Amino acid sequence: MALSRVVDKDRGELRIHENLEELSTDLADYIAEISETSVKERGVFSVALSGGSLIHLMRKLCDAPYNRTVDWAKWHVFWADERVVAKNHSDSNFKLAKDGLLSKVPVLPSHLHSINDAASAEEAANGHIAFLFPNHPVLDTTDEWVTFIADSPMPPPERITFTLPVINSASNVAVVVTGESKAGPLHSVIEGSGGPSSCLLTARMVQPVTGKLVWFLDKEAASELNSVNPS
Ligand SMILES: O=C(O)[C@H](O)[C@@H](O)[C@H](O)[C@H](O)COP(=O)(O)O
Repeated sequence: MALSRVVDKDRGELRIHENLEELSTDLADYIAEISETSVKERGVFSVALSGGSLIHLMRKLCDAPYNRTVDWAKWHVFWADERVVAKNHSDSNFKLAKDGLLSKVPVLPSHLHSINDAASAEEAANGHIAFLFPNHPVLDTTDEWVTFIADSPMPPPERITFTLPVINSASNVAVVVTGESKAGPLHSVIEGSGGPSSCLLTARMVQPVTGKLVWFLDKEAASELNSVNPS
């Protein structure tokens, strides 16, 4: 349960948590709930994961009650971003999710829509989403679901990513941001003026057309937000 909830008219719902433990519980509840709604409405739940700390923060889904209550056989898993490496490579976001979550719950192997690691980045992007780096031409891609880049500013250089229109077409977008080092950038993304330097903040471009945007924050990441820390 979040410490506080704020709804920002432009940026969606902000859920601020006392610590990572509480954030993980709220995140698991949220995912279980949207999974249930989606299965009821569409018969399937399609979810796109990123890498980084997200998978560890989703770990409670492997435990009771979610391991029994979530309809895992109806899940279809995609990657919003992936590094172009072998699926058993330590840099692979697929491996991260498989080891930390997907091997511990009964998701069907045929429902894991990972990249073809035998193909080039360009070929692999044709089958497969979010490495949206500032000022990169990939941000202008509007006619493809998935694209690739070969010049990531962070290693490894070759990555595959969902495009902005695909992300913004989702029914639900959850952004998970934790830790003090993210406080400044998060303040700019949520409360920045939208001036010339705002094009460096690609997270500001995540604006679901009709879907719901929820930010899962710990209090360290939220420490510079005026809306939740009034002076
Ligand atoms: O493959 C990657 O490089 C990751 O997917 C990356 O995009 C990650 O999601 C962010 O760097 C946030 O990572 P943290 O949650 O660890 O801050």
